Amino acid sequence: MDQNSEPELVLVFSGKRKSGKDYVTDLIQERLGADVCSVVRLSGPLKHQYAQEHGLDLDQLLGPGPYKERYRADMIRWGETRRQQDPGFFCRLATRGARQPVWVVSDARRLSDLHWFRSQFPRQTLCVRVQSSEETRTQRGWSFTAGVDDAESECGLDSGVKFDWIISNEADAPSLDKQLQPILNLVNSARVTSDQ
Ligand SMILES: Nc1ncnc2c1ncn2[C@@H]1O[C@H](COP(=O)(O)OP(=O)(O)O)[C@@H](O)[C@H]1O
Ligand SMILES: C[C@@](O)(CCOP(=O)(O)OP(=O)(O)O)CC(=O)O
Repeated sequence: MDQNSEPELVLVFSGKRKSGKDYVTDLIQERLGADVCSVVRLSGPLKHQYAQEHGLDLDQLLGPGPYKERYRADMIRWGETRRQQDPGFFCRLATRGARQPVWVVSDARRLSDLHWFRSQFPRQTLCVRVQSSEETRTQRGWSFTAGVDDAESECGLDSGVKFDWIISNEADAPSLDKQLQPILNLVNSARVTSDQ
């Protein structure tokens, strides 16, 4: 993709925290290769700016550990004020450097996130939900936090969205490779078609 062209495919992922959005989207990138697939994290520019303003450790905020949980509620509030002025603010910043033909957006949370991608890339955008039970998420370190798990950041896409695929990220579900096969097949066939 050159600087002025659009992505061939935009896969927009959502799911509750600890459902495995990062894990699944990293796996897709591994399967497709980093030259073909860019993982776009909407929370990336948010955490970057927030860490700078608050003197925090950006690497830890970006990682899966408990550090980011200490700041999550405040980061949500901080991000909301930006989004109120401009709902596409973080979507635009997060996609700015993406040059690969396939974008995998790892963390859509709000209808405004989906609207932004669908309005910018109506032909290319598909939506994927990652699902895990509360029991599994608890094993991964989740516990219910009021003001976070009952807020738009976690619940904004619970209803009103028709997902193109739903991935069950559970130990007793079919393997992720098997569940991701239709998505990887679609990427590969879309890429072959666009080459012709
Ligand atoms: N299928 C899986 N197998 C092994 N570990 C997983 C799997 N899915 C998620 N995890 C682990 O669970 C934790 C939470 O996953 P993560 O992708 O960070 O979730 P989310 O981005 O949705 O909050 C991480 O430590 C991750 O490595
Ligand atoms: C302030 C946030 O952007 C923090 C998001 O952090 P992560 O995307 O790392 O969260 P999970 O992967 O679901 O655990 C949430 C928001 O409402 O924008």
